[in-house]
Amino acid sequence: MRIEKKGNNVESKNAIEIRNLSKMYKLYNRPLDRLKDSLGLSRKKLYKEHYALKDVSFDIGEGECVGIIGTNGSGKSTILKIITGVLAPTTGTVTVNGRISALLELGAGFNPEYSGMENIFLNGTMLGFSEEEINARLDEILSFADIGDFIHQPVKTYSSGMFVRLAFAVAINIDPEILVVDEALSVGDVFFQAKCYHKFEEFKKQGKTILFVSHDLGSISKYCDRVILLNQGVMLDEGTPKAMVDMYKQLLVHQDPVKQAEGSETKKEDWKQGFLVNPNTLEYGEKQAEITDFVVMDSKSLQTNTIEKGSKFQIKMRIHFHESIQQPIMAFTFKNIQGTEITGTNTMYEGVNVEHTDAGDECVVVFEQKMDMQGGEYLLSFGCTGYRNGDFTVFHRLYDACNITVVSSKNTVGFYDMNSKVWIEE
Ligand SMILES: Nc1ncnc2c1ncn2[C@@H]1O[C@H](COP(=O)(O)OP(=O)(O)OP(=O)(O)O)[C@@H](O)[C@H]1O
Repeated sequence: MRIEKKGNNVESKNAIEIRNLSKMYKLYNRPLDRLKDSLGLSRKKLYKEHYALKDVSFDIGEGECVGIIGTNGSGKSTILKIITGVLAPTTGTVTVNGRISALLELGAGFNPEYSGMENIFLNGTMLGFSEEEINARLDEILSFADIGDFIHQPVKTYSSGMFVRLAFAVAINIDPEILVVDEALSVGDVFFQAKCYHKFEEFKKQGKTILFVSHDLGSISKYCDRVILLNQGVMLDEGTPKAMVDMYKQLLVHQDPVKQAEGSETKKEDWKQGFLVNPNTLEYGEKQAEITDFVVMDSKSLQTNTIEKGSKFQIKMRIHFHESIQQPIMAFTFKNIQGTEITGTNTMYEGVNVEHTDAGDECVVVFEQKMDMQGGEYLLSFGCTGYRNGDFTVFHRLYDACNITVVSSKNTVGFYDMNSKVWIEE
């Protein structure tokens, strides 16, 4: 994406200047209201104003690498889209000094019917390069994409990985002065990611300006000179990566709807109210034993949907037995958002046996463990099963009952962290 260079501003040391930027969306209750409003048929205000960004101002100096972090929906992508000209602001101004390359919607300008090679030229021309200029960069693009003879096939035949590699190779090799990246480095396989980060470091060394949005706090801490923290469209603060990442973690932990006193004892019936529960939980079972409540608590015994990697936390479930049951088994599992079961356990595996319950009994099962899953989003499910007249029976299962965000400043490869201790021996 090429943005108009604003004069040859030799004195300015800012690559990007953002002043009082706001983006407001009109939210209508009914499509008809939108139509009425656009035709000016109503004197009443038919919409609710929703600010994706509210009066945000900051500068990005030439050669700086700046990160933007914030909770989901805090306005990070909106800012990048306005800077790159994809979206118009409601009020405020953006000044960009330099050729910008945006790794936002990778491959958005690709024509699926054209071959990879034709798309390189199409894209390069759209970015304002002559055929000679594209030719001069061709080797670099082809070797970065590394998709072999597929380069001559129509891109509609590419796997999503190949598509992203080519799009990334084009975007990163057009010699941008300012690079705007939105999570794009988390695509592709791990070797390709490593190559992208290497390129990223090269850019930094060459003194190019980088604006970088990521949920990966490890990369933010590693690469950024400065970090901007957004929350619900408002710029909360800016500062060193460490200070901002710490503030962000606090923000995540305290975003729960109910304020709780530290160490306060959770009362019966209180749990689910202070905790974000999936309204579309899939439930089944014969309910001779029923999971009546559940909660996750962090290391300070506060109810939360956010756990810091490496910290201790508890999962609690309350079971009401409507019948006399022999040796019920209580369980939990974590799935990632692609639906793969990552881990889980139950009272039987852990050697905690409830021998016998009578109708009307109630118990609370507490699972305490350390969070070793990678930073990201997960879904937590609960179950109570056992044997009834000799048959295995599902008494009650709650699938995807709540989401858990794991916040991490360091991720390793794959699903979990082996907590390696690493040293170098001479
Ligand atoms: N077209 C739209 N209409 C209405 N609201 C929108 C639209 N696009 C974005 N929003 C809202 O604007 C806010 C900011 O969205 P944005 O995508 O910039 O957040 P984000 O910080 O990038 O989130 P994430 O981390 O989940 O990608 C959100 O509340 C979102 O719901």
